[in-house]
Order: sequence, then C-alpha cells, then structure tokens
Amino acid sequence: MSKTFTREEVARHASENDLWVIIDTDVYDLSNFVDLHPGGAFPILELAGKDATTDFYGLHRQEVLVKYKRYKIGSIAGEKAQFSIPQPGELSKVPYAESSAFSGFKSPYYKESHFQFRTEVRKIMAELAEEFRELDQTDGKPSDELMQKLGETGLLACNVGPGPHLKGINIPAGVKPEEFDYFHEMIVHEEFARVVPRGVDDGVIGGFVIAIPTVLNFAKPHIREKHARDILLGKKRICLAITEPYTGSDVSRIRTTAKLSADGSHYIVNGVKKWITSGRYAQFFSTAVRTDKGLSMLLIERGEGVETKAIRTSYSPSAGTAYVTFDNVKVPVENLLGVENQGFKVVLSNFNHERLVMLMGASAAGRLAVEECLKWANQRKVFGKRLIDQPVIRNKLANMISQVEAFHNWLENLTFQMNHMNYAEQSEKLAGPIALAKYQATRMLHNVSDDACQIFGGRGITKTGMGRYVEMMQRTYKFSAILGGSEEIMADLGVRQAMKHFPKEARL
Ligand code: HEM
Repeated sequence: MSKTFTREEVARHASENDLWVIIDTDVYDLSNFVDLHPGGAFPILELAGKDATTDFYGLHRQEVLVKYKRYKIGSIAGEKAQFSIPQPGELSKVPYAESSAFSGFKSPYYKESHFQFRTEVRKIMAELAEEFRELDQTDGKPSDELMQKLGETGLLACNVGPGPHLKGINIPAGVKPEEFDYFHEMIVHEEFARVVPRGVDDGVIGGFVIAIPTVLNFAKPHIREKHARDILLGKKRICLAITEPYTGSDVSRIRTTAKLSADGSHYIVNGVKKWITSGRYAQFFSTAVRTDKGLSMLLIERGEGVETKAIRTSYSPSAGTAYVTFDNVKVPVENLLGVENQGFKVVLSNFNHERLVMLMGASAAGRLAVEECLKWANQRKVFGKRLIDQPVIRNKLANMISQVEAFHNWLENLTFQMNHMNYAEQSEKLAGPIALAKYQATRMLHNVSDDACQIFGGRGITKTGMGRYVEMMQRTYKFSAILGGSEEIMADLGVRQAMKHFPKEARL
C-alpha cells in the first residue's frame, strides 16, 4: 500500500533540497528533479510544499505524470482523487472522443467482437505510444523490433482488410479470420491514428498498406508464398513505387522502363521514382514500369542498381519518403505482378481500399482533435475564466464536432457497404462515393485543424507539451489531401462517377 501524508506534513517540505508538491491527491518529492525540470526550477520552487494541481494541469499533459511516476511518494490521507489517469485499453469519457457506438449510443454496425477488439488494440498501442512519439521528436526510423512487434500482434495484417492473408495470423481479442470485417479494420486505423503521429504512421504502415495488396492479389503463388508472410509479420518491408518526378496522379505518363532480356528470363529496369512512402526502409518495391505495349507492375527486391535517398518532406523523416533510382536493375520475370501490359488493373485495384484507410485515419484524427480541444478548453483559464466559458471557443468546438460526426457517419455507411459488396460491386459502386468522402475528409481536417490551432494558441504551434497533437496535425494533415489522389482529383472523380449513372431520361 502506498504511503499517506497530511497536507500539513507536505507543507513542511518546502525548500529547494527538500521539495514536495501535491498534484490532485498525490504527493511528489521533486527534490532531485527541480534542477532537471524542463520548465526550470522557479515555477516549482514557488509551489514547494503546496497544492500544485491547477498550475500543473494548466501547463502539462497528464502523460507527464505517468512518465515521471518515479517521483510519486504517496497520497493525501482520506482524500478522493479528482482526476483519473486512463488505464490501457480504456475508452475516453470525454463527449465525442469516441464514435457514437463506443460512447453508449445504439448502432447497427458493431458486434461484441468489435468492442473487445478495440480494447485489445488500444492496449497494444498504449504500450508502444511513447516509442511512436519519440520517433516523431527524433525523426527516427521505425525499428525492426517495432515492426516485428506489430507483426506478432497481428496488427500489420489487420491493416489490409479481411481476406485469406489473415489465415494463421494471431488477431487481437481472438477474432477469427473469417469474422474479421472492415469495421475491425476501421478500429485498427482509428487506434493507430490516436497514437501514431501521422508521418511516423506512414513510415510504419503507409507504404505497407498500399503495397502488400499487389503481392497478395497479383503475385505468382510461389512468389506470394515466399515473401507475403514475412512482410505481414513485419520481418521485411515493402513500398509502392508509382509516382515519378514528372508525374504524380497521372500514372499513364510514367517513364520508368522494363525491357525484357534477350533470353526472356528477366526485365532490365531503368528510371526514377519520387515521394515513395517508406521507400528508404523497404526491401521490396512494388513498381510501375513501362513495358513494350503498356504499363506493368513488378516486384523489385532491393539489390544491385536500386538506390534510395531521403526526400525532406514537412511531416516527418520517419515516413521514410524516398527518391528511388533503378539503374539497370535485373528483375526475374516471375516477379511480374498480374499480366504484362495490364498493370493499370493492379494499380487501380487497391485505390478504394487505400482511400478507405485514409478516411478511417482522418476520421480518428479529427475526433482526437475534438477531444484534445475539449480537455484543453475545460482546463485552460484565461482572463479569469476557462476557455470553454467563452462563446467564441464553443462556436469553434461546435464547428469541429459537427464536421467530425457528419463525416464519421458517412464513413460508417461506406464501411458497411464494403462489408456487404463483393469486389466487383465495390469497384462499380464505391469508387465515386469513396473519392468524394476523401475530399470531404481532408476538408474536414483542414477546418478542424485550423480551429484546434486557434483554440490552443502558441501551444498549437509547439512540438512538445500540451498542444503537441494539434501542432502535429497542422504539420501533417495536408499529406492526406495530396497522397492517394489529390483533393481536386477526388472531387472531380466523384462527380464524374456519379454522371456515369445519370439517367438519360432525367430532365429538370
Ligand atoms: C510531477 C511534477 C512535475 C513534472 C514531472 C514536470 C515535468 C515537466 C515536463 C516534462 C515539462 C516539459 C513539457 C513540454 O514538453 O513542454 C514541464 C514543463 C513545465 N513545467 Fe513542469 N513538471 C512538474 C511540476 C511542475 C509544477 C508544480 C510546476 C509549477 C507551475 C511546473 C511548471 C512548468 C512549466 C512552467 C513548464 C514549461 C511549460 C511550457 O513550456 O509551456 N511543473 N514540466
């Protein structure tokens, strides 16, 4: 049992060398920390021996108390704590912090297994949270151990939807592969977005999510057998190499060539690729090339003639964004993905899923901004009042909440359609709505991020501390508006797809 003290006892420890403070009902001995304190000694000295709760929560995130729990020596006798530190896996009780089904509202979409699954995934992610955050601060590479841990927990494989690739995978909460659906997948992306800074997330799963389906669905069976499992278990890494300096969304204009050797045993690949997410870390490049009569996809293994160098983007070096050069790279013909000259089919095949993944992450990112702002507005005091007591702040929050909720409801509908349509129907009916939803998602992020930053003020543009999430969001949300089909192309595609189904007989 932890020690208890009276407030009078704490008050007796009020000098620089013997310095205790009370935060909520816990007592901290900061004598050895005062000179190490990142905020300097002065603010703590002023509160030596006193209750520092209000000042503490005005300046620190609660996670600081978890990180420095070694300084806690006990609690105040007979007093009940006002604030609780969430346990791993626990859902937030802040209004709108969880989607409605997870905050006590009725929903037609989720079964018991989804609730258990979220709890387990949240626990796993909580264990890794500090490591992810540090990667964003240090611009580090997601380590092999981290990738393997994600692989072992089954979470990497759960990032790419339901399907035969889940056979033999240890899915959290004991979900059976045949039970796993797109709502389970949504939960995975939401939980990643809650914990993993956006750029780091791209370094960890961004490249993988868009590339592994090309192997699972189009590689020759023996090539799939040889590599897919290692990639799903985080032992090897893969990226998708399509865009080039000359062409982003306009895939038909790529210039990288693959010429068949005279004996027909391999292709010789030459060309360059740009903005390749996690390319710096990848052993495999699922690559769009120009063959004699069209576009083809090849699985290229890192080796002689393959070079990657870092592109300095604004979100995070941890994303491993690369400029890739292929210089006379020999690729065995068996590494062809799909059919020669029909690579477009491979490229297009995963667009709906890739965008859906981005929507799921975007939804959770917007929601987390709401939670952060509600907490901050409730605890931050200015001009003698809490921020939430200012109508202008409540108006911004209303704007944020309504956009997040509206978007999430659409997303749940689309996810439901994914669960109940076969691949052909998904391709036929969902490309337009998913494109429009992506357009809507990134407009939502733009607005939410802007409001959140104004609510957090200087902290919203500071990488560490109270506003670190909002700063990260400001710095990264644009990536979702550009990658996976730019906002403008998404909007246009959505309307063009709708017009394909416009009835000829309809007139105003
Ligand atoms: C358990 C006790 C405490 C711990 C572990 C702690 C730890 C920290 C840490 C890690 C930071 C850096 C946060 C960042 O990244 O921006 C910080 C900043 C700061 N702390 Fe503390 N602190 C404690 C108590 C206090 C108390 C009692 C005060 C009194 C007011 C205080 C005042 C400050 C100030 C003024 C800053 C700078 C905040 C800013 O840059 O906006 N701290 N503290």
